[in-house]
Amino acid sequence: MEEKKGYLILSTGDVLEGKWLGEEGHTEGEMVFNTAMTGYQEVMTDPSYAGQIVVMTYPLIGNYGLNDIDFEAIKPFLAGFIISSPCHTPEHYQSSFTIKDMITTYQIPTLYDIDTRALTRIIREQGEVYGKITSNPNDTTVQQSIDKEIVQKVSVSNVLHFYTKSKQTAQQNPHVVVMDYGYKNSIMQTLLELGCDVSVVPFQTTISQLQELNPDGVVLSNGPGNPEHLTYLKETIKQISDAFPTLGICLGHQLLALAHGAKTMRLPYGHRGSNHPVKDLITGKVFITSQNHGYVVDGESLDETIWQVTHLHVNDQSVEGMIHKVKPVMSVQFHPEAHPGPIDSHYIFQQFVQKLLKKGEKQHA
Ligand SMILES: NC(=O)CC[C@H](N)C(=O)O
Repeated sequence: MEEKKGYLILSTGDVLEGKWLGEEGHTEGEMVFNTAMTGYQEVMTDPSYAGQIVVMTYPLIGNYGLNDIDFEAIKPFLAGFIISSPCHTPEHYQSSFTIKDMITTYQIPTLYDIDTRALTRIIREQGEVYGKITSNPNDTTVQQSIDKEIVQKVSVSNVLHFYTKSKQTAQQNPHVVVMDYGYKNSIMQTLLELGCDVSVVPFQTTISQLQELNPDGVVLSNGPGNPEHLTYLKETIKQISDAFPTLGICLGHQLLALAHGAKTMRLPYGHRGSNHPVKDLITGKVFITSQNHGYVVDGESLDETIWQVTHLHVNDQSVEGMIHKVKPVMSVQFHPEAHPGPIDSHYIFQQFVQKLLKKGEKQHA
């Protein structure tokens, strides 16, 4: 058992003592908490957590192990990890390594033996909290800012191509380009399963470079940071959504709104977990969704003549989805690809792929 003491220093002035899981380290970042009871591997490898210290409210972490298949990115990008009780003896037929192996391999500064529920109350009450993980309890200055260039650090630098194994009948497989602001692997996998070929492109890909790839549709991916730090991408995103069927997911949804003149704002303490209820205003149904976001689109700022709000969060009525009234363009704040979390909102991908197939029929008619 590790016994070395480590400290979480918060911008609120609180200092929490824990123990190092794996090597001692040093890191700083925005404090966020995730309430999912399972899915720690997907959370740790979701690039949207880049630059953040993630607190898992659920106390037992690692009890069904980790494996090579549940990575959402090639490596974890989160700045640090705070848990209560790590499990060193996982049991699951697919488990191939432990939480401590993961932390050691990728050198993620991690403290355990922290009361993550008490810590979550601090974050909830204070809203915007920054933290530092260190071995020195007197090292109390905490940097209170978000990296404005975080997307550069997670986006691919070259175009990647993936080909579906489930062929569409009657017509060619739609080709979807994913604009990579920090995409989760399961977004790409879901598109492949629905019979799409997928290309993943760097986040600064221009409209003319995109046109060379001749996509049938474009996905604006999830990703880390404050969407307002990416306003220099607005013009390209506007051009993309004017030219192609488009689906925005999480950061992609926020960027789509910004590109069309709307505003985003910070939530008091974010939505991060696997049980967020969302109402589809078109069908009246409520879905349980997977979420990971700290910002939202300001519904009041959306141009009602062009956009229809399609989804609302049941708990705080924040905007969770929107659709263009004329063009085949839609976006959601939650994660229809799940991972972790329920797949209730998988239909969002189906609706998007239907739009691509319809476009194909028109072209071939
Ligand atoms: N998962 C995401 O795409 C997150 C979007 C954005 N970084 C936010 O926190 O709101």
